[in-house]
Amino acid sequence: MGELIGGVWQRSGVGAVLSDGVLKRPPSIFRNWIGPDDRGDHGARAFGAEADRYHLYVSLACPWAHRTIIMRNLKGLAGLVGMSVVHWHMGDEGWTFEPGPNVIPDTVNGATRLYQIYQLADPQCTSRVTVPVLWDKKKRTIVSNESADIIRMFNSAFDGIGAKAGDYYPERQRAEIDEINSRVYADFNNGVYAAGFAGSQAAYEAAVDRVFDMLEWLEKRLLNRRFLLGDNLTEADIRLFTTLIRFDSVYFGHFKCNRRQIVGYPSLWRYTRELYRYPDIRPTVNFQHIKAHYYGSHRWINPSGIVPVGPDLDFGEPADSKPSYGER
Ligand SMILES: N[C@@H](CCC(=O)N[C@@H](CS)C(=O)NCC(=O)O)C(=O)O
Repeated sequence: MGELIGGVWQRSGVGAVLSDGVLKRPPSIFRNWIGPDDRGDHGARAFGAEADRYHLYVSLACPWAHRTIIMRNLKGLAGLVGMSVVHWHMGDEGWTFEPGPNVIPDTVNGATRLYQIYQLADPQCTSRVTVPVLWDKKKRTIVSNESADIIRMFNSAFDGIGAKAGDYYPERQRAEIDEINSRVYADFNNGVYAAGFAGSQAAYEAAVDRVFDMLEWLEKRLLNRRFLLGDNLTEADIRLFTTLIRFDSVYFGHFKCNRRQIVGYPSLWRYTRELYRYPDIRPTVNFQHIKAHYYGSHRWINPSGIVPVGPDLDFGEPADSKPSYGER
């Protein structure tokens, strides 16, 4: 791991994101917004929606970046917004473009390390170097390194220039989506990291309690709803899915969230498989990058770097069938 301090890359350990043993995520520092044009109401944050102007840097391992890849597919933006994929291993140099299966090199800026993109945007940058990053080829800067914002932009900013129809943040459901997002973020998306990165037994146990309370709540909610908000897929589902799909393979073992597996919750398991089977979602899930990243990069948690073989899960089976194992 490492970070940029005053534009210079420095190696740092997990202690850099812990305070009294509790995970503290620094806020994302690039928070601009893409609107219909470079002028108008958008003021200083003005970035116009144009084909082939923006480029997305992602990791296939990362649940936050995964949201943006899914939204890019759902909105049919592959022809409008380019994409590079980092190597799964995040070591002393942070994310890199070392060659490997399903790595897509940076043909826009020719970077070999992701921190170089942050340096291009701000030579004095002080920040963690995280994925996803949305880059503007015209202004040669970072529009945003916050996945929650990037999926909102993808949802509507390109609608006038050829994006696929579909609104995953409908006006009438915004308050409910926002409320679910903030609960799911605190106790689940970030909750599994709070458990896995915890620097004390107490911080770990508190995080695990919250994770499983949240899973109980979600299980009940999905008992009589197809999606979190009812019949329509929204960004709340996409944000939940990217943590659910990693849970049994990584968070259960590596992050020690091991009370139960998702496969043991009938509604959550049905729901996870239903989302997985979307033609726009399934190709975005890469278990090789996911497992190799977590087990290989977090050596303070898994010193040998050995990547477990299992679990054998079949996400492709029809969503209405019974769990294949582990039902309690
Ligand atoms: N708030 C950010 C968080 C992104 C994030 O933490 N990404 C992780 C990968 S899963 C990362 O790149 N971490 C590198 C680091 O912290 O050094 C977002 O949602 O976009």
